[in-house]
Amino acid sequence: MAPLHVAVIGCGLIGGSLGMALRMLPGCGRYVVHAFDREAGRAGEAVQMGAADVAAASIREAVAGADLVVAAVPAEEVAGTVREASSHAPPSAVLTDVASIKGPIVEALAGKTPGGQAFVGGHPMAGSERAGLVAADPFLFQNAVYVLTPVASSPPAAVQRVREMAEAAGAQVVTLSPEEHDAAVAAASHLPHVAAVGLVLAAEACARDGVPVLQLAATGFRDVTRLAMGHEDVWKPILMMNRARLVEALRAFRDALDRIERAVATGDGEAVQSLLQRARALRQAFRLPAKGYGRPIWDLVVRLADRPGAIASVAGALAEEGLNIADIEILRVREGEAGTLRVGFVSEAAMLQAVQVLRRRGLQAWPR
Ligand SMILES: NC(=O)c1ccc[n+]([C@@H]2O[C@H](COP(=O)([O-])OP(=O)(O)OC[C@H]3O[C@@H](n4cnc5c(N)ncnc54)[C@H](O)[C@@H]3O)[C@@H](O)[C@H]2O)c1
Ligand SMILES: O=C(O)C(=O)C[C@]1(C(=O)O)C=C[C@@H](O)C=C1
Repeated sequence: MAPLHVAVIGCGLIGGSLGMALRMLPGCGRYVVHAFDREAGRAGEAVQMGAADVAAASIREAVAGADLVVAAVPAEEVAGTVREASSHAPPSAVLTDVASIKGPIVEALAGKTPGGQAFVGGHPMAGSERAGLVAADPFLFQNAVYVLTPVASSPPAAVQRVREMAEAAGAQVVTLSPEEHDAAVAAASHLPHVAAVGLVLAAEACARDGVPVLQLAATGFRDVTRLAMGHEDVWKPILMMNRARLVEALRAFRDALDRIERAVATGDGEAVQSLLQRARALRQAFRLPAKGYGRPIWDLVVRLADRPGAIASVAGALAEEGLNIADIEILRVREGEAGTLRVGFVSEAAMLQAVQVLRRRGLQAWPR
């Protein structure tokens, strides 16, 4: 099969991860990645780190022979970057992006590129609070949902070319209209980001009043505020470009907080209980994918001795039974004594079988 030339503009977390995936994952030998970044030397670093085959000195150079152009730049830079790429790319190229907001970008570009090429909006639902090439990971998109937002005028062959790239990177493609996408990410991604920022600012205000917040901030605070470490250069344009939808989502959040506040302030224990119960049941019913997974994962936990080879013995026992580990995490370690490992499987049956396998080996294991 003839190689496909992909120009990745913007060699940060997402552009770098995509370049690595297309070059490194099995079955991806088809893609030749040409990289450009506006920071001098960054495209060269991308080549050194395995995220690109060729470093280009300009957008013009990067897209000269491109079959596919991916704008992996902050959302407010996408339209300008795509227009510049379009005016230098071959007429047969397909242009796409990875930005976290779609409506304004698709409206500006679909059917309106200067070179007449198709633009198909894209957004991988995978990322990190870390920015830059240093945080890039070839497995970032593995099993992640990758939204494409074609419009009526999008040629099916162009959509297919972007779909194949996303699937080659390991993702599962979901097609939505730009409006559906923006409404969904307002609640599922942009609001959680803003909520994390709000929690950190609230903790700072309490700390200023003399409350020893950070001394007691443990895994709970860490887990719900991780997103607040995301970079403002990436997040400011996302929030600004999805303003109306975000304001709606914030209103719903504020209503929920008001209900909780009223119940707490009036000492209405029954109302507090019912709100907590409802949220717990809803959250459990969501069965969200584990980080990096587009589908739910069934977890077990296993207690381990803190000694060399302890994890290998769990992995080995599972491998002998043909049980594939989909996700793994060390939850806690008491140095020199013991630790707890979380192991994820793609089906409940595999997880339950794994519990039995580990118990037969004398290990303490149970479904999580
Ligand atoms: N961070 C996430 O979790 C995440 C997840 C999915 C999608 N996205 C989207 O991916 C895009 C990139 O985000 P990121 O997290 O990779 O950011 P990043 O800061 O890690 O990387 C952005 C890169 O683009 C370069 N750049 C900026 N403007 C440029 C321009 N005009 N021309 C060429 N290069 C330029 C920067 O130098 C940087 O190397 C954004 O649109 C974002 O909304 C981010
Ligand atoms: O896991 C994270 O750190 C992310 O921020 C990833 C996340 C999200 O899940 O909301 C954030 C923004 C992107 O546009 C896509 C994915």
